[in-house]
Amino acid sequence: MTGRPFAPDLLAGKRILITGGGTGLGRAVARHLVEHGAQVHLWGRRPAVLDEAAASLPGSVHTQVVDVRDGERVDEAMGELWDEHGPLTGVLNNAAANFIAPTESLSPRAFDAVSGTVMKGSFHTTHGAGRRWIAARLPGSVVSTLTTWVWTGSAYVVPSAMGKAAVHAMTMSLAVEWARHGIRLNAVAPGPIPTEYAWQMLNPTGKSGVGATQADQIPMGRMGTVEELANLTMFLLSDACPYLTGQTIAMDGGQMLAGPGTFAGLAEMTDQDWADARAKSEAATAASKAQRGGLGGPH
Ligand SMILES: CCCCCCC/C=C/C(=O)SCCNC(=O)CCNC(=O)[C@H](O)C(C)(C)COP(=O)(O)OP(=O)(O)OC[C@H]1O[C@@H](n2cnc3c(N)ncnc32)[C@H](O)[C@@H]1OP(=O)(O)O
Ligand SMILES: NC(=O)C1=CN([C@@H]2O[C@H](COP(=O)(O)OP(=O)(O)OC[C@H]3O[C@@H](n4cnc5c(N)ncnc54)[C@H](OP(=O)(O)O)[C@@H]3O)[C@@H](O)[C@H]2O)C=CC1
Repeated sequence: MTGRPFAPDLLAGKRILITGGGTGLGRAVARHLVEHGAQVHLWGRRPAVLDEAAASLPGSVHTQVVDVRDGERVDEAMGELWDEHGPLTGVLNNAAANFIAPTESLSPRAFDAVSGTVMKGSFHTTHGAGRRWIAARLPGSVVSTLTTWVWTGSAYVVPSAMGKAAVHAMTMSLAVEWARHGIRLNAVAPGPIPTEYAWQMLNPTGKSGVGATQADQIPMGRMGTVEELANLTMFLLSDACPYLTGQTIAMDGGQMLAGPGTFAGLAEMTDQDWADARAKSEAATAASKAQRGGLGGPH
């Protein structure tokens, strides 16, 4: 359905780091980057998962075991990558942790595990690449994978929503601060795209399947696809639009805008339902007009 809108050499000459690239969306996007000519580096905490992902990808893929919450390890790994392979051209802040839970039940460690992975991890990685780009007078592109909760918040995933909102703030702030160095920062905010680990965390039981992970209330009537996310991410990491910076782009089939406080649910109305509704409201208008004594109506 989505097709392949970009030339196969769109990312030739690019060297791109994907945090959390061993599974799910990161791994799937890595495949598209490689297939468009990029050299790709994957970070994560599980060596076997990273090795398996790298072996499954068709091109040049390197891995490093890195916990992105550990700022010193991030800087060390960034230095190794730079020394052994050369400068990055782009970073995809994709690593995340999350689970649904009543907020009052969270321990301090639970809050840190989720918010720290998202907020500190994205900062350490962006900082490690950014300070090297500035020192070497090289341009760079940072893309962070966020969620629409940066605008709406979300009940029951508060540490994730807080962490993602912080990275949204980082994106806007550093887009300004580092523009003069040729460094761009943008973000994507996908709607639901089912992946194995995320669905274990966000929809683990029969009773946890509500709006966020369901397709039925999305105006387009379906979940997003990896191909759609990959195409948007590749566009942002490419040289297609160097003037674009500081933006978080929602890609959710209209989900966020169709909240329960809107009339989005009227999409279920039939022609007869609409005729009935019109007849009712026109009757109310006629009753109102009868009481106006000739006043009102268009002039
Ligand atoms: C509108 C759009 C719809 C979809 C939007 C989706 C947006 C975002 C989605 C995602 O980000 S999904 C990503 C899912 N992937 C992951 O979470 C991968 C990484 N996850 C993990 O490593 C673990 O699952 C972890 C639990 C999150 C963290 O593991 P870690 O080893 O770092 O910590 P632990 O020591 O195991 O736990 C720390 C702390 O947290 C408590 N805890 C763990 N699970 C729960 C839970 N389900 N509920 C409450 N608390 C939990 C655990 O007990 C520890 O606390 P203490 O007991 O030590 O105080
Ligand atoms: N799936 C969806 O519907 C949506 C997902 N997103 C976002 O997309 C991204 C990918 O999610 P998805 O692929 O679904 O989920 P996954 O759980 O498959 O991916 C998360 C990745 O992050 C890695 N990771 C977690 N903690 C750390 C850490 N401390 N250091 C390094 N790596 C870490 C994990 O590997 P390991 O555990 O081995 O370290 C894993 O590979 C996330 O940012 C998520 O918030 C946004 C909107 C919707």
